[in-house]
Amino acid sequence: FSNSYELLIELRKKELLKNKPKRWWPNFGTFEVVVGAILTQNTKWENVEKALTQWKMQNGEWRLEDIACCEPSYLAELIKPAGFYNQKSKRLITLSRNILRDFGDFESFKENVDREWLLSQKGIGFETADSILCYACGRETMVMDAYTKRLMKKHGYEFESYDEMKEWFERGVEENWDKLANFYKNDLNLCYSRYHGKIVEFMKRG
Ligand SMILES: Cn1cnc2c(N)nc[n+](C)c21
Repeated sequence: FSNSYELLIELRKKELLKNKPKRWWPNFGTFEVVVGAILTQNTKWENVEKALTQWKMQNGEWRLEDIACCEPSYLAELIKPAGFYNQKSKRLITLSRNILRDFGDFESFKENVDREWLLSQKGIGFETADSILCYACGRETMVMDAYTKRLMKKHGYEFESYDEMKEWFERGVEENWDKLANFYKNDLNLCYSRYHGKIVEFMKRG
């Protein structure tokens, strides 16, 4: 493939997202995605699901206001399966308090947060920031990760940086959007949400 449009066309033939949510990330558009994006750092997604479920069994849903005033050791205990649980507990509580301080509530955060604000939060790098922007906030931005890098390396592509690889993916889609728009109902977030999901599911197949 010579651009990311051609790579997407090849991945689409493999039915990688059969039985998956439409935008791939479970509970897309909710605060749970923000939590999952932090918890998935340095662990397998299967462990994240266990941690997310343990909180929900005790507390119903993941709510911003609950985490903002949560006892760190209580949260740490519930998210243990995700690993680095004391660090992740502290960071989730601090992040939640900063969201309330700077945006007032989760809906306003979804509308108004930007990548710069996210990157200024302790424990949030490019991949976590873009995961939150794409899958919690529904923005037209694509997530890059180790799976993406490995797939590209396998096909002879090496990039200087996270953002350079991101630009390659987004440019190929946008330059060919006329051929993709109908399929993705003119919804560029839907395209990017599914495209990243396909890459992860493809690389997990091995
Ligand atoms: C939502 N999500 C984030 N990272 C994931 C992964 N590695 N594997 C599967 N899923 C569904 C994931």
